[in-house]
Amino acid sequence: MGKGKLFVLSGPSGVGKGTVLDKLLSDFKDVQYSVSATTRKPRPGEKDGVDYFFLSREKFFKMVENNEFIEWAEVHNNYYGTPKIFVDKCLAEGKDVILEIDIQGARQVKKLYPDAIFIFLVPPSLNELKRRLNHRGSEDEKNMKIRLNNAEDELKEVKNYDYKVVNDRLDDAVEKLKSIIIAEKCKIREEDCQ
Ligand SMILES: Nc1nc2c(ncn2[C@@H]2O[C@H](COP(=O)(O)OP(=O)(O)O)[C@@H](O)[C@H]2O)c(=O)[nH]1
Ligand SMILES: Nc1ncnc2c1ncn2[C@@H]1O[C@H](COP(=O)(O)OP(=O)(O)O)[C@@H](O)[C@H]1O
Repeated sequence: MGKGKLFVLSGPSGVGKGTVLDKLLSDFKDVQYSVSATTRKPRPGEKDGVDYFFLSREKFFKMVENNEFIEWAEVHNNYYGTPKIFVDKCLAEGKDVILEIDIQGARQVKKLYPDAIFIFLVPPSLNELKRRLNHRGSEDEKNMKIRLNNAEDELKEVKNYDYKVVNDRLDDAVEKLKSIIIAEKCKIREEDCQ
């Protein structure tokens, strides 16, 4: 049994990462989604252990101290981290894993897992990004500003990723993401060459 593949999805707030991933994961039951820990408060409808592990700052930093994260970062004034145990167990069992993390986290993952595949989701335009964030209605004015201000810098990071997917029509974006995963899984591995 080979090792599983690690996929990393990033993109600015409101681009549709969660929406695209929901669709992808309902079709690709074999890809495991890594639930992150965060100090952000849950939005209406978000469930602890499903969308995130919602932690106090104290608990979050206890995990940091105990070296329980693959990576962690401060994003939009909250802390987020990827628990190590789930990812490493899945990969060792030959299962593929997808992380939805920010650009700082992706940089850390690249150092630890150089074979990971990095995918960046971009909006068709900044105006459309603004419209989607507004439409989601999850953020107050202050948090909207923080997210939109960060978006321009985040978009510059696309150069450090392997793939760029424009989330214009949702179904197209999901198809592209699926195609990337399928193609990556068909790549010749070292073990095929013996
Ligand atoms: N570094 C890091 N970033 C994360 C993690 N989980 C989520 N994020 C990122 O944190 C940012 C904010 O996520 P969230 O609060 O759900 O807001 P949204 O992007 O507006 O839906 C996004 O860029 C996520 O990709 C994690 O475990 N590590
Ligand atoms: N391709 C798309 N076309 C139009 N609206 C979209 C598309 N993808 C996502 N959305 C909407 O944009 C908003 C933000 O999507 P979300 O998945 O929460 O983004 P993110 O996880 O990147 O912050 C949601 O209201 C979602 O329904």
